Amino acid sequence: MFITIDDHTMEGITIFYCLILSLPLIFMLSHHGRKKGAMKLPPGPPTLLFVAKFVVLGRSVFQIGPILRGLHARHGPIISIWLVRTFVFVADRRLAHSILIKSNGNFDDRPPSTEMMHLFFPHTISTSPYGAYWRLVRRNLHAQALHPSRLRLFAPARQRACDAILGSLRDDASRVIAVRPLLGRCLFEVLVCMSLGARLGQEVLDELQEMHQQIFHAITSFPVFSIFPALTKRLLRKRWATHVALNERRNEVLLPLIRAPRGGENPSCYADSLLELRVAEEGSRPLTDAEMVTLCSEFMTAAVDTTMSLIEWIMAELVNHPDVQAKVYQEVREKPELNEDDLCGMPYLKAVVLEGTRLHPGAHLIIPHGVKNDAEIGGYMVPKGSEVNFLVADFGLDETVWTAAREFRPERFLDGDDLDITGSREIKMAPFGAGRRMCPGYTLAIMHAEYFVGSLVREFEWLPPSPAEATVDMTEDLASIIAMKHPLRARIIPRA
Ligand code: HEM
Repeated sequence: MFITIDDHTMEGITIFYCLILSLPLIFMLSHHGRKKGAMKLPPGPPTLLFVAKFVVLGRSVFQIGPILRGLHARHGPIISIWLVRTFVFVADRRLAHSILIKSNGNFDDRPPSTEMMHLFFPHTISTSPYGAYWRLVRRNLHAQALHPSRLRLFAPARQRACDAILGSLRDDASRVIAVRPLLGRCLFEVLVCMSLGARLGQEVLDELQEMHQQIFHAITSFPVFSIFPALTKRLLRKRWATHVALNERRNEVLLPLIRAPRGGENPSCYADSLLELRVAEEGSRPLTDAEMVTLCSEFMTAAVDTTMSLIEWIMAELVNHPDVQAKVYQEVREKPELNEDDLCGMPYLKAVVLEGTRLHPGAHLIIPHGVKNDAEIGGYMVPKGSEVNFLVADFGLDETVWTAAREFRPERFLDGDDLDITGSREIKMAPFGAGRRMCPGYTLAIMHAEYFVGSLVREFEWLPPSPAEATVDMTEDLASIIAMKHPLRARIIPRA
């Protein structure tokens, strides 16, 4: 008789045995690591206790947020855990400001990538170490694809996508709808167009979207292949082979699209800028195929789910706060047709979007930062090579800065001083990070959120799904980015 073990169970067994096998090693190394305690590392729990808690309580790296909150409550705003290297966690916005803004680049590196990131995103902006290549590709994204003049050229693509959503919703008007799949598809189409220039056929778009969803899932699930990679890749060889095949297929599909002749009516796109880029420090070489594929892929992966989730949260808040929704409608109805130039004259809509980013940042932690040289943070020593993480989700909930911090009150962004979202003066919230590594796409994300939220409210009134479900369930799903656990369902009524 054969017993078949599914892949999920096999993963569980593999993690369990890898941890059992590594216990003596963790104990030995953590003991060695804590010896650096003479240098006064930030306080923290014993490594074994932390590992056990992490494995018992959650298997997604994103579920670490609640575990960390408990540890900060016990040990203070800066803690460290030793797991082969020192992991530092910062929960205080002032400390974060001194690290991210005032430390002159010492914390702007990235720690080594997980196996999965190394497979799918080896040459991207987000994974590159602080240095010449990172500067080059980041500056290119900023000055080319995300330059306001370039963004404007893609207004027709945005309008097409928006018309498509509104059209589908009109067909379903007065029924209960789920907006997430429509939003995901329309943002994906816009980002593909900005990235690759041309309008692609539905079949190619379907395949690209499916692949990007699978990649997103792979990089945000438990990093099992980072535990003894040589062993786990053998034990879970079918799973690893699936990832390798997915990566190869992505390269096969994307590369010809990047290299395809464009021109004519199509505005110059991100791929065009990558084809023209030269790495001066390496004899002015052009980018390799692998670099171009992963950079284009990063553009789509970084922008779609994060922005979609933000818009969905904001729409959910508007269903729960009809008074706020009415004020947004008041503002957007003034215009015969909403376009991007109108957005700068809509302070209330902007306030709604900012309040959405404050209450619903994409993740508990931003991407980890690496430390180039030994440094002191908050009176503790943080050794070179450590990984520093910031609990940004809590910065926007600090009651010393935000009155009734857990309530959705967009007015707070109308009354006070202008918020400096880059955090260069002071970090009050940091949904996009801060400093040199801050999200380069934040203006695009905010513009998309304003444009789509404004358009959705202009066309429809958004109501709870039924009298029995009078408010939307705002529970967070911690499986990857902080998305709504139960995707928004709402009843929509066309505006007269
Ligand atoms: C609501 C939407 C978004 C959120 C919440 C978000 C959030 C973030 C955060 C927290 C970081 C890490 C910052 C750090 O390490 O200090 C980041 C990095 C990054 N984001 Fe975004 N992002 C969003 C949209 C976008 C968009 C639209 C793009 C591009 C089109 C983008 C591209 C990137 C890139 C390339 C990085 C890496 C930056 C670096 O390492 O230098 N993001 N994002």
